Amino acid sequence: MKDKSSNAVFDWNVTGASLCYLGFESIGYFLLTLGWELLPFHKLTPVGIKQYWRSIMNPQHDTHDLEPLLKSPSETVALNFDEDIDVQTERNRVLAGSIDNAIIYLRKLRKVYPGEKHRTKVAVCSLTFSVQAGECFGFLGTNGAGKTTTLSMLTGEESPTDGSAFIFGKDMRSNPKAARRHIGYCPQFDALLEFLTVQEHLELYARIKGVADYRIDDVVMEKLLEFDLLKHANKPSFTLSGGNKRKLSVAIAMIGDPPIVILDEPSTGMDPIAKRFMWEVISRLSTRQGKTAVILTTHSMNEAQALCTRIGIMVGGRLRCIGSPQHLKTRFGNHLELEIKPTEVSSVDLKNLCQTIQSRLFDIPSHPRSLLDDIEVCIGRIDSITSENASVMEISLSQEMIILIGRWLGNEERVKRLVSSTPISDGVFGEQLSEQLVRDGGIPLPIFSEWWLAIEKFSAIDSFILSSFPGTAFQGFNGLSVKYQLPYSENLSLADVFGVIERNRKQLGIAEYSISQSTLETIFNHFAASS
Ligand SMILES: Nc1ncnc2c1ncn2[C@@H]1O[C@H](COP(=O)(O)OP(=O)(O)OP(=O)(O)O)[C@@H](O)[C@H]1O
Repeated sequence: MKDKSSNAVFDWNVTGASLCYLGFESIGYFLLTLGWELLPFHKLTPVGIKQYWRSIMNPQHDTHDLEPLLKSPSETVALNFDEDIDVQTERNRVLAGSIDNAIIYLRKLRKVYPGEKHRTKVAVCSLTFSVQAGECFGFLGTNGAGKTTTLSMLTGEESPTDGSAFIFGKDMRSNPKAARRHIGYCPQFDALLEFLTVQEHLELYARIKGVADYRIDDVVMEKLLEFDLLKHANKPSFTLSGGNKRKLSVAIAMIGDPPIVILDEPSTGMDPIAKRFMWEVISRLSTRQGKTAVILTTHSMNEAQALCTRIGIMVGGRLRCIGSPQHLKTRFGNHLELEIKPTEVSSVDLKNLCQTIQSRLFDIPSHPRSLLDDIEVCIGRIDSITSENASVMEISLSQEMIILIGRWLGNEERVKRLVSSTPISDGVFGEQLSEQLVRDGGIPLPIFSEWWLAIEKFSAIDSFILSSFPGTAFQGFNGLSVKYQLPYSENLSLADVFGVIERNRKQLGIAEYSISQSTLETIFNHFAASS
């Protein structure tokens, strides 16, 4: 007979209660996840709540449908006060609706983040511009200028506090999904699934973007080849190097040939060859095919110069200038950049200087012992040392000898910097010599002589340039050449500079030189410094 006290498996007090609990819990968590995904929790910020409250109190003024207005009077004043004329023209053009070919346009786009201690952070301030088909728009700016925030609003990742972005005439705020369909986005940080291989990533995104089944293999292969990823096709993404992860992210953004490609610092971590590859792909997309609008943020001025047909520079959330690279250089470049590479130190000069120093070293009546002791230490086991048996290559100069030589050669100050405890950076190789002096206790005579002659050449060029072109600013050495900024004015044309340098080229020992307009980098630095 069955024992009445024994319970069946699904009885309430056996597993029934737990199963019911699990069932309710799974429904609860499912609804919570759904709510988290779909409800605008991101608007639960002080700014968002304030806006919502304002829209309830003043229903006529719904910022979603109406043209957003700047709320802060000080901001309006600031905008009108010093907004660049090109930025103003672009703003007026977009606001007036003269945006015939524009695929993307931003109208008074603004983003305010809640900051610490109830203060807010205006990340993007009333941004207005348009980007056309076939254009590669370079979005440059200092760190924290608001570039990524703007791109996030363009892709619908962030919602604007005010204003709106329009993609093919569709408002990102009211119809983000429809607008997003046209966009390929490569975010600043690779959003990859670590255990999917490169090929699987491309297949996954090809499916997500609606590439027809029969075309997926071709599209994946095309991207693998285009970005030189074929040899990594079967590697999981977490094993890829930073540069290859970046290539994959850019490849994903370009799958399905979207008419808008947004690339946030795409070349970060890529080697120069990979960069060239990617530049080729981007320029093919925008300028050559002429159908795609590319928005690109980068900190590389070379990249901006190579790819962008138009550039906007952002500082502190505001657009400070806009125009083609050439236009920006012409408008804001008030300098000429001069780069000079001196000829190498000649072997005859080197030999002569070594011999002069050597013969003087062995002809010092006042300090004979200590200096010769130094030479003995440096060249090893030679019983007695004379000027005949010490070869130039073997002589190593101690600190004391270097100071003495500097005095003989008429510039003690120069060598004092070499022997000082803080290594000098003189653009030649003084820093390495200082280190060698500390490490080995001496510097070989020929190396010292070469340094001396190289510095002599740089100094002669330096004093000539500074005296010939008043107002010139020294920009720095890069080891082989020296750079200057010459003031560009009506009194000093390119022809004048060429004339002066050509006439003195031989005498100064100039191997090569170049004179150019201000680079994008100088213009960028100018805006960055004024922030
Ligand atoms: N979620 C956030 N909450 C609060 N402040 C933020 C948030 N995201 C960005 N910011 C702030 O907004 C400003 C703009 O940031 P953004 O990331 O857009 O700059 P960026 O121009 O892309 O900089 P970078 O060149 O360094 O990538 C910064 O001051 C940043 O601190």
